[in-house]
Amino acid sequence: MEFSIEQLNFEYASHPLFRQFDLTLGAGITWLRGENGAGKTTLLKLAGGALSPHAGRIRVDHIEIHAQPLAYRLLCYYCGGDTPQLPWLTVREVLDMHVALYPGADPEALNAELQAFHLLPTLDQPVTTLSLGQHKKMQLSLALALPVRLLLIDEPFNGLDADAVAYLRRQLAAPARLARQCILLTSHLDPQLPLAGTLQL
Ligand SMILES: Nc1ncnc2c1ncn2[C@@H]1O[C@H](COP(=O)(O)OP(=O)(O)OP(=O)(O)O)[C@@H](O)[C@H]1O
Repeated sequence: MEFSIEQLNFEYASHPLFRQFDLTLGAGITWLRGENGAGKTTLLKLAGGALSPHAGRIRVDHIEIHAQPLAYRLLCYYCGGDTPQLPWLTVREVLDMHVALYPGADPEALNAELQAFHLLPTLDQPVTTLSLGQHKKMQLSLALALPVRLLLIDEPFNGLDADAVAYLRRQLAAPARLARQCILLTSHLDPQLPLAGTLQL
């Protein structure tokens, strides 16, 4: 698989961040590095379709984000630390919605992640009642279970307990996953994962 960005321009109101920015990534994990404010989260949001570029092309294989926005979004999952977008739903309803949205999503695979992250007892809680770490684990369960080609993870280990960190490292480093997915993740500390490359902003 190939993820590519060509000639990306993006700026916030008074703050130019990307000018003619190019990037091509294949399968495996790329560690996105940079000081606070360098634009790492913004790049993940652009790659995940949560922000629109002012110019440029963003593609997963031959699906371009602007030309085929829905098809593109089904190829990727952005795992940020954001607060829930539909705060009136239960955890189960948020998860069911994602399984319904992503063709080929396997509820059993998701269930296995929820079990590993000890989230099964929380399924009927309002999603807003999850702790910070539990919310992160809910997003990571989806990240690990959904059949996407591009996985975008902002600070995967922030807020996780030690067992969850070890489990996540094992799952992300699984050779079958590394062969089929492009994983772009930010981390201020060395993620201690097998890396395909490092990208410094
Ligand atoms: N919604 C916004 N409106 C205006 N400026 C923003 C917005 N979001 C981010 N910025 C600015 O864009 C720059 C890049 O922010 P971004 O969150 O992408 O950085 P980052 O590299 O992820 O930082 P950190 O390591 O602190 O998480 C920062 O200067 C930030 O203040």
